[in-house]
Order: sequence, then structure tokens, then C-alpha cells
Amino acid sequence: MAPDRLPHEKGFHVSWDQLHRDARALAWRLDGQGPDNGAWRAVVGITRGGMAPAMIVSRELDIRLVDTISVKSYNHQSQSAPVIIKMPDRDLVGDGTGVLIVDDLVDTGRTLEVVRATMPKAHVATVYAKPMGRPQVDTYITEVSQDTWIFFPWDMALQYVKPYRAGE
Ligand SMILES: O=P(O)(O)OC[C@H]1O[C@H](OP(=O)(O)OP(=O)(O)O)[C@H](O)[C@@H]1O
Ligand SMILES: O=c1[nH]c(=O)c2nc[nH]c2[nH]1
Ligand SMILES: [Mg+2]
Repeated sequence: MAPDRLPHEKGFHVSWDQLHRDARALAWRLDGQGPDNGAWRAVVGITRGGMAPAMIVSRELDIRLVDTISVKSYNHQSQSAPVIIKMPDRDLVGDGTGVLIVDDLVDTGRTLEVVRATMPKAHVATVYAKPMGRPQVDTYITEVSQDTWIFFPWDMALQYVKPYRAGE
């Protein structure tokens, strides 16, 4: 008998193509929503996962001022307290007015809590969101359940999979 469940049923696997489409959708949602006649001043990507969507958003919205904030917290799937190990240029971001902070996803919201505290007036956008972290995000595209692990294309490789009904 075939198993009731596919392997990784609670895994959400994102291809480069899917990420590109979802990050573009995020950009289009943010278009015209900035505080200066709809414009955004700068993008700050949260390293490392936020760098790919930050690049796509800044490209779509023609934002040339792009910086990063580096946060370390997860080691594989276990999290410790997030620590900021590199700040963006303070003269560029100020209190965050007109700044778009971009990350690939919010899970518990701990990373964004720490980042928000450094730029309280910034707008926070992620491509994916889990319910616990949603209050930390102003704009996101796709929500997945809390017990789903999102697998990003930079963490995966194409490989052979056995047929669903493998011969005994
Ligand atoms: O909402 P949270 O529970 O804080 O988790 C979300 C953060 O975790 C991941 O980053 P990670 O710390 O794995 O680092 P990376 O981006 O360098 O891979 C992800 O890219 C988010 O930044
Ligand atoms: O690749 C990842 N997928 C996730 O679902 C996740 N949650 C926190 N950090 C994460 N990293
Ligand atoms: Mg990250």
C-alpha cells in the first residue's frame, strides 16, 4: 500500500523561480506605499536570507540605496537569541523613515524584533510568514503554518527521488 503521507508533508520547498515570482509580488505590493509621495528611500536586507529578495525588490522598485543588517541566530533548525553583528550605515537609515527592511521569512519574529528596534520607523516586508511572527511584519506574500519548515533554493540541490510506489 502507498503511504498516506508524502515525505516532508510539512516542508514547503521553494524553487528559485518561485522565490523570484513571490519576491516580485512583494515588490508590486509595496510599490507606491512609501512615505515620500509613495517612494521608498532605501532597502535594508537582513543577511543572509533577505539578500535575494532585497535585490529583487530594489530592482523592481528602482531603489539604488541598498544596505544590509547582519543577524545571527539559527544554527540549522535550532535558534538562539539573535545578535546583530553588523549594522547598516546610520547616516543612510536614520530612524528608518522611508526604509524597507526585507527578509525572506518571519518565523518566531525574534529576528525582526531585534532589527525593528534599531530602525523603529522602517517598513518591514518578508516574502513568507508564519503566524507567530506575523505581528512583526507590515507586508508579506504567503503564509505557511507554524509547524512547516520552508526550504529555500540556496539550501537545496536537485536529486533523484524514488517513485511514490516504489517496487518492493
Ligand atoms: O523569525 P525568526 O524565528 O527569528 O526566524 C526568521 C529568520 O531565520 C532565518 O535566518 P537565519 O537566522 O537562519 O540566518 P540566515 O538568513 O543567515 O540563513 C530567516 O532568514 C530569518 O532571517
Ligand atoms: O530555511 C529556513 N526555513 C524556515 O522555515 C525557517 N524558520 C526560521 N529560520 C528558517 N530558515
Ligand atoms: Mg535570515
